[in-house]
Amino acid sequence: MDVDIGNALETRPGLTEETLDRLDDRVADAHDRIARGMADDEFGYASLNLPETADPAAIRAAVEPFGEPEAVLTVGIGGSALGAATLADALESDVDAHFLDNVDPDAVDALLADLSLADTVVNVVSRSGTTAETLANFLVVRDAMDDAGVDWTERTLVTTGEEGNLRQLAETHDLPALDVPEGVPGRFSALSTVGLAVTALQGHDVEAVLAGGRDGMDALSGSLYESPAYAYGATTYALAERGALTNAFMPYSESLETFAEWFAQLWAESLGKDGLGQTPARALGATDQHSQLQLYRAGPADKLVTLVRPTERADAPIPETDLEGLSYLGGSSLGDLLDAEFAATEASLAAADVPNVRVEIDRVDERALGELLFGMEAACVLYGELASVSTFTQPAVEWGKKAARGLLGGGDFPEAEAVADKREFRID
Ligand SMILES: O=P(O)(O)OC[C@H]1O[C@](O)(CO)[C@@H](O)[C@@H]1O
Repeated sequence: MDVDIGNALETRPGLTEETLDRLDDRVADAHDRIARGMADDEFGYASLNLPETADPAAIRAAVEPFGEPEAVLTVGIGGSALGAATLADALESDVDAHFLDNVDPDAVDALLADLSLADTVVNVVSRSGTTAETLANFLVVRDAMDDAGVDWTERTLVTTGEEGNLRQLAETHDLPALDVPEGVPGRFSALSTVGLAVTALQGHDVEAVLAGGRDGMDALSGSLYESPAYAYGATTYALAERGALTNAFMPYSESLETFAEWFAQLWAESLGKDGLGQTPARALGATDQHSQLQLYRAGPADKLVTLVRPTERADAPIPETDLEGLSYLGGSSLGDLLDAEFAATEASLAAADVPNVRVEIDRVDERALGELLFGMEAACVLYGELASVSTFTQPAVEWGKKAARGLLGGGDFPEAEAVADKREFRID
């Protein structure tokens, strides 16, 4: 993973090389703190040990009984789905990967109607084992398997913590079960059983993903000038300090679109604390040049744009044409056009003094994805150290969970009563 921060200097907001030099002293201290946390396997910091502590053999052994399914359906939400989805959507496989990470009845019905449940592995993932959306979806899927005459206990893999409903279910029905890694928040668990069971079921090289994560570990150092991940974390932090409160995260590769969704949870749930944080805005190049770029370039000077791309990819020729004014496209290729659009967007942002950072990987393969996932996790941990926030907790999400549970009669929660107090001001 390479990071180019040249277009974050002398922009609005922007940094100077002197700023980076001063910041590098703080990066050194932050790295020492991170290194101590990793060495002691401390809660949260243990996430950055996963490339070495994850056990690919255990993952392969857990999925081996399922053979080569037609499809794998993951029932999970947030970090319990997005890491696996990032890898599944970025890599080709003959095994279809589907994800139920919402409780939209239409979407659930449509997906179940499409699936041959007898040929599908249901991969239920929940660290707590109590997340309402995940458990509700699992009960619906299990019912659909019963209706299809499928023995759900033969087609279900569970990944969960030591306690909770899912663990009880696995023990009661003797289901194949993987443990979620100790001390690792869900959004940091892509390089573990949570993210890699689907990768293994799809026949991808789990070891290569972890090798990429180790490449990222090896690239960590006490200086942002020697570590792409820390360069990204320090630059985004310093830009936020200077007013860049939105980070438009814009991969120029359809295969990395879900990666942007994974990044959004990582960045928002880790750094959105104490009135601080940087809003991740998911975008896709070149598509969003025709929608959001107007705002990025000519809206408030309160954002940075992260441009992500693989430097090698498949290509597709553009046929010659005699269409008036379009001959320049003929004989070129879609890849050439995408590269030109990337360079043009980067330059157009620079010309408008909008800070932008380029993140590049060689190609979208297991090893590069492992390094990219690790790199953004390390960048996030560094940003959290510099911002002095509690990177690994997410207390703000609990209020809504209690309110929803109370509304459904799942307990007496004052949060549910507060829902009834909504101020009405309807315009019909
Ligand atoms: O894996 P679990 O416990 O089902 O949690 C799913 C997601 O919900 C959250 O806890 C937020 O509610 C995320 O941090 C987590 O990734």
